[in-house]
Amino acid sequence: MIEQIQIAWPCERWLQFNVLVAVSGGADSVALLRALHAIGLANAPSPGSLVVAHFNHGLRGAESDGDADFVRQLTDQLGLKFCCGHADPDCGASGESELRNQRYEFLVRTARKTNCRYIATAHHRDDQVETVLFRLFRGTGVRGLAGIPPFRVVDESLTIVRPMLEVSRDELEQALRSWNQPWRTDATNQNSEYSRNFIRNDVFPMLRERFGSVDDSVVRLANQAAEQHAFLVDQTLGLFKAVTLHADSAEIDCQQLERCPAVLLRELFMQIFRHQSWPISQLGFRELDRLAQLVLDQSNVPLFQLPGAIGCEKVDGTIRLSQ
Ligand SMILES: Nc1ncnc2c1ncn2[C@@H]1O[C@H](COP(=O)(O)OP(=O)(O)OP(=O)(O)O)[C@@H](O)[C@H]1O
Repeated sequence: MIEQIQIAWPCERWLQFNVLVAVSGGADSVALLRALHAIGLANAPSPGSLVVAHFNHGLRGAESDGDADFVRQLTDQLGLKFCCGHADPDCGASGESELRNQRYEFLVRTARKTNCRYIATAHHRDDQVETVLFRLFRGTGVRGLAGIPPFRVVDESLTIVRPMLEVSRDELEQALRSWNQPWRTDATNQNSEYSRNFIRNDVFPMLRERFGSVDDSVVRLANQAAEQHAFLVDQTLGLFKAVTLHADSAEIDCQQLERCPAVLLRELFMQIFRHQSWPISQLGFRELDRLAQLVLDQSNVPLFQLPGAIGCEKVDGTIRLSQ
């Protein structure tokens, strides 16, 4: 049964722990749940168990409740524990990203409550390709081109894993059909007003028709970008000797960095912002390059504001960033 889905995560590792499976009721997450459940059974007895988590966004009225019921029933059928969360109704209007934050907060909270060491989500190969293209069109750098990482460490006791990143949507749906396993369809996925749907429904079919396996090329690009970005991050570690970090400010001694290429300096500033938990959503190439040029430029620069209300000035060869 499971041979049809290549789960790219060493099961010996996660089967020792409880895993929270994030299930929306759509084809991708139902396939993930069925595949993980089958692997669990095949490897029984195993000390870890699966817990199913569903977050009811409440955006589509009875349809949303139908999704929750569907996931609950499937979970019962598999004999697993079910946890359901609900979006804060006051936040419905604040948009997709707020709801996504609420969903991730619910997943993390539930994982801790149920002693899960991993949260598994059903991001797959088509999500990866769509994400990379979406970022490309919107504007991105090497880090963004790397797409969805196979795992994200939340802290030492919790990691989010995406074991199906190499599996295509077609393969998932084929597997579900061969198991006679139904899934829920979200009618809003057909609405190309949303940029992600536009890429999926309108752009992709055209690209595939014209260029054939664009998916392979995009995935290869994403993998290379991930590798190169990891290398860049690694290279910046040594540059932190020129940086003094305080609670809400950072000082950068430019003399120690004057031979650094701009590509490393931009990454260094990005790392400083991340380390300080300063806002990075509007910190684009232009701002990072401006900072890199400040290092290379000899003159003093009076105080100016960066996005996220971070002040920046350069005095006597030292750049000072402060919140
Ligand atoms: N309502 C939900 N309840 C539980 N898990 C969900 C829900 N919606 C999505 N997920 C999980 O999150 C994964 C990604 O879903 P989706 O692609 O819709 O996310 P997104 O909103 O684009 O955000 P992101 O990709 O950043 O997680 C799904 O494969 C599934 O595992």
